[in-house]
Amino acid sequence: MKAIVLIGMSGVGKTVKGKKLAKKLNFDFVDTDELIIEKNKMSIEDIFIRFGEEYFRKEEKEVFKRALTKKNCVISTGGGIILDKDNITLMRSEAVVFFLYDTLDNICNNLKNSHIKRPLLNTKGDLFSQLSNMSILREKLYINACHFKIDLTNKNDETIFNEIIDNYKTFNLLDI
Ligand SMILES: Nc1ncnc2c1ncn2[C@@H]1O[C@H](COP(=O)(O)OP(=O)(O)O)[C@@H](O)[C@H]1O
Ligand SMILES: O=C(O)C1=C[C@@H](OP(=O)(O)O)[C@@H](O)[C@H](O)C1
Ligand SMILES: [Mg+2]
Repeated sequence: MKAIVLIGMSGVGKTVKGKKLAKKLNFDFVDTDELIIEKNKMSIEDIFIRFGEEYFRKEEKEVFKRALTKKNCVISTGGGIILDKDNITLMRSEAVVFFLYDTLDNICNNLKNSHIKRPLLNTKGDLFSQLSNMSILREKLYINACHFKIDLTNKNDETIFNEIIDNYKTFNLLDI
């Protein structure tokens, strides 16, 4: 079966939830950030500092393309995956794409509890306005790239996963 791709804002829960979803489906799990870290033997933060965002985006595009050749797999992406048009075309043709949506308040709380450093977000600054600016630029891209938007607000993981799996099954039956 086609891969499941999770997209959405940084901090919405793509990595954590993707891992759990893969386990539930008995699918493989990959995360584009983790693939980049493995390939470069360096943290995302260090890659941004040493080589810059442009290099990171090139690496992201390459590992994502490779990941999309896999079947029966959940692929969690970095929040900026949709900044590249080719990535969007490819995910839509090769996989079933789920946009994980949550309120900016909930995303802020997630990020405050996360120990992972995100170079494009300064958790010591006004996180809400940084996220708000980012989501203004990205929201339409997530909407256009996805096959299904999943609203995470006030739902537990079990409910969220069932919603994803139901839509995934329908997609595979109809191949829409
Ligand atoms: N299902 C979950 N269980 C526990 N914590 C979660 C869950 N989903 C999100 N979180 C919280 O949100 C933070 C960000 O999640 P993460 O998966 O890293 O987001 P993303 O990959 O979208 O940037 C995590 O560090 C964790 O604190
Ligand atoms: O939003 C972004 O542009 C980014 C999100 C990060 O991944 P998460 O979405 O997992 O935080 C990571 O890829 C990098 O820091 C850039
Ligand atoms: Mg992540």
